[in-house]
Amino acid sequence: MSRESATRIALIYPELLGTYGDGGNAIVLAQRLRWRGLRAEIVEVPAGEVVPADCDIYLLGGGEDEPQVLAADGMRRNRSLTRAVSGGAAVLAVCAGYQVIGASFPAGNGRVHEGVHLVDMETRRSFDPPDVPPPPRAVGDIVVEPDQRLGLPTLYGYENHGGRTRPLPGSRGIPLGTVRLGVGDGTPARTDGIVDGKVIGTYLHGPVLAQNPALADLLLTWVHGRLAPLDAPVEADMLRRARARALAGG
Ligand SMILES: NC(=O)CC[C@H](N)C(=O)O
Repeated sequence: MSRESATRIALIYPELLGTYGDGGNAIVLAQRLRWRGLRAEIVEVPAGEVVPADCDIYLLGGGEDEPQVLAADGMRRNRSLTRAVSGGAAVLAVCAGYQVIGASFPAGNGRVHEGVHLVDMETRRSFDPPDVPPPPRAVGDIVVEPDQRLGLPTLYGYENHGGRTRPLPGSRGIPLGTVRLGVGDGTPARTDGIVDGKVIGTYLHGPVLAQNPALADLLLTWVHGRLAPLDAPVEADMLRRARARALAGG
């Protein structure tokens, strides 16, 4: 990407994948570039339109079971997201978006629906035997300790999902982190999310990039190379500390 051209941030199908406010992730990425004197453009991709293949970062948010089926079908119809990722674009997919970029996920009618196959993950209501009652919906605060290789501080957010997500055998990528509070993927490994190349999937709403600016900067460096550090407003630091204390019960 040339330094002069604007970084293009695609917000995919906000009508279908916009229930939980994750569209804010686009605003955070754009603003963190602009604060550094760099140009950014948010490209909203309405449902039913072809996903452009020439964006730098693609964002998918949370949504309800039926809309996420439509979103998966739309993205599978034209393979531009897959092509963009092969060409070096980054992806942040949250909750329904995380489920959709995997191999398969539960549709609203109890059936299993095919995903976009960007990451080797599968989602079900439960991975327990059929005679075990399905687990309750995961709703509430979530705290994740990121994999050390990512060099990120503790991640904060909230979750609201019925799906449980696990890697396929022999899958690529690493978990985004280990769940300290909340459910995340909801598997015995107590992980949340996936990082595979420049693709991140996670159950964290927030918007996650507003609550965790270091994660925003990780995505931006993937497409931009080194970036000048930004001084966070003091209020942002104070809020993060207050949140950490509250969630630690202290
Ligand atoms: N918050 C969400 O995106 C929900 C995802 C999905 N519909 C579920 O309930 O598991």
